Amino acid sequence: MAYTGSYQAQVFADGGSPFPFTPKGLEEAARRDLPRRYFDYIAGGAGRERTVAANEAAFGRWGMTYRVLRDGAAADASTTVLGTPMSMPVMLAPAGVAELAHPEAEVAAARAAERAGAVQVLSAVTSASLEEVARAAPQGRRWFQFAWPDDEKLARSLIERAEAAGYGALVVMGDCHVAGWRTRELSSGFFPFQHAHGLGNYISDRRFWELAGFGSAPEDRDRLTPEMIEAAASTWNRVFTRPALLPADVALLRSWTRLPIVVKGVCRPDEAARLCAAGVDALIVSNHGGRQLDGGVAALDCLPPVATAVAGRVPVLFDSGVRTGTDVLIALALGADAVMIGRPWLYGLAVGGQAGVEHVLRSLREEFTGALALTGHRSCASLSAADIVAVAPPTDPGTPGKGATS
Ligand SMILES: Cc1cc2nc3c(=O)[nH]c(=O)nc-3n(C[C@H](O)[C@H](O)[C@H](O)COP(=O)(O)O)c2cc1C
Ligand SMILES: O=C(O)C(=O)c1ccccc1
Repeated sequence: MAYTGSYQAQVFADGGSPFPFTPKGLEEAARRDLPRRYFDYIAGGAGRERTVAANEAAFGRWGMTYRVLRDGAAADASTTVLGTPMSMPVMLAPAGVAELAHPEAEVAAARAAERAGAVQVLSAVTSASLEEVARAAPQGRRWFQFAWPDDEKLARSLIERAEAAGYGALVVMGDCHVAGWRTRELSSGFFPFQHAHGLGNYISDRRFWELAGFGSAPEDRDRLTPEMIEAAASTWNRVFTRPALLPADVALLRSWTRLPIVVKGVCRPDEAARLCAAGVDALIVSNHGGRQLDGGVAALDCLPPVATAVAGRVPVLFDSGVRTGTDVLIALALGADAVMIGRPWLYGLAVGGQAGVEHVLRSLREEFTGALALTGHRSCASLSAADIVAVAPPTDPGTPGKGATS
């Protein structure tokens, strides 16, 4: 058994860890450490949060069998997606306003990801600008979330900045054409953007300041007056996203950038096929962690039909409900090339800043690598549906009928 150099070995040598090892323990520690309204913003979902619960429960309907008499030292979790190498098929999902979890927010997450060899997908709505994040972890690999602004010059400015700062792909936010019905936010009355949280990429943008009526972007963010902050928040509210984003826009985006285009939020096989035909470079099966549509099908149950429709034409990524290394293995066996985690890294950030996110990533890598070895694999590539067994029937996401496709 290979303990040397492992995270387990380090924890035992240290006589324990300040951070919890179970998903529930991590969530509870974050709940304890954060102001209630901040925790609720992060943990919450839409409506009665049935989809949030379904996302996690769906993994429990799959089991693995292990293979015996194998070389445990041979398992290697590393992989490459869209030309981006990663130490494991687990990425940090874009999550806005991480500053609610910890003041170092996405900068701490960038450093943790850099050290763990994981890819960070940076949200559009961060406290640090995309350039500051890139400078903070220069060896790290990251993609940029593209929340398509309702202003073409701002859209192109954000893309040019992401390209210049070395981001490796654009992840189009495809599932936020309306705000979700977030019951916890409504109950607490706390909406972070009203308090100018998460505007780092905007207040550093020349075009954004033109739109806000202030000429050019300020050199020094600390010198923003309260009036400027108010103007920024209301301008952001107006231009953050285009209400309509259509499949035909993929071609327009393609004409603006050389970066791979990834669409996040795909749940239906018919849409996946259409997006492949429209020329996207990868898809992310996701229901936004249950934050948008309550009662939506568990994201994991959408994965096999989407993977079948894509038929290997482009990589398929997955998020919503991934909590453990064995969850990662199940998602890969069901057709994902890699997964992303949302709340787990925010909880890690809440309880320990950079060290907390590192703990989450190292734990996932080690548990996943172990699961890879125990199921008899040396690498992610050989995982398939043959590695898992349905121990209860998945809910059926349905086969889309004629006329139900747009
Ligand atoms: C606090 C929070 C903020 C988020 N912000 C964004 C965002 O800015 N853009 C986006 O595409 N998804 C956002 N998401 C969704 C995540 O990218 C991801 O789809 C989701 O968290 C995955 O589910 P999980 O939390 O169960 O891992 C956010 C999620 C959370 C919890
Ligand atoms: O909180 C979210 O899930 C999210 O994606 C978001 C992003 C920007 C504005 C509002 C919500």
